[in-house]
Amino acid sequence: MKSNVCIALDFQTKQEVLDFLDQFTNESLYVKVGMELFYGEGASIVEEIKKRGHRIFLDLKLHDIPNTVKQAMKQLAKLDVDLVNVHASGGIAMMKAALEGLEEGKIGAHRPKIIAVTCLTSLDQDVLDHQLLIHEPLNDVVLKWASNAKEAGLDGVVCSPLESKLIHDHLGLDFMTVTPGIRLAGSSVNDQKRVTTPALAKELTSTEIVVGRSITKADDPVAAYHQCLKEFQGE
Ligand SMILES: O=c1ccn([C@@H]2O[C@H](COP(=O)(O)O)[C@@H](O)[C@H]2O)c(=O)[nH]1
Repeated sequence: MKSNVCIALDFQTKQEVLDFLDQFTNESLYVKVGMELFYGEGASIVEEIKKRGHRIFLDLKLHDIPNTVKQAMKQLAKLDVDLVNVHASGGIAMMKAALEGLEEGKIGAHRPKIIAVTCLTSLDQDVLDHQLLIHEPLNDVVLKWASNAKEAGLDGVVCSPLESKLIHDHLGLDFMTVTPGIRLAGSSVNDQKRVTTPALAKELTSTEIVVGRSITKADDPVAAYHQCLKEFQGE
């Protein structure tokens, strides 16, 4: 069965990534390459990871005017990853442009899936109210931005597992909810605000979970990964 537990490879260097991946013998993983690793190592890190047979979510969260995002997505499409993303707060025109760029730049018939980040899982209602001056309930903001992403033709969103059911109830189960903000019981919450365990994320209908430090900083990352799989996929 394909893994729906995506490991966030938030490392600085290729060597750290390879040392981490080497612990997983004969396992095909689903991993996330984010800004830290991509900016440090460049696009070659994507090829390196693909060569080892792992699926990739390229988490660069594009956010700019529509034309810039379209042209950037056209470039990213050439990397032929499984999943890419933008910020939903860029608006519907920007998200449509991202999708167009991806279609134009795709390799052969395979278009990477594309999702939009709604409210970062490090935010809460207090930040919305007092720093961003968004005076709507956080759930309503997430649902509205998810609806915009669907209207733009995107495949789903990034949200907290806490909003996943709401989104699926309104937008359908086929619309992906990719959910970071995952912590194994006993792990530190760190800078995250809206978190659940993998088991609760499953109950709340997350399509895929993204797990970073609960796995990468664990004493035994392989055991931590298998605990996530067991809770989320029953394996
Ligand atoms: O709303 C968001 C969007 C993206 N992320 C990313 O997920 C991982 C989470 O890492 P943890 O160590 O499990 O907290 C990280 O790469 C973020 O950039 C997110 O957390 N929230």
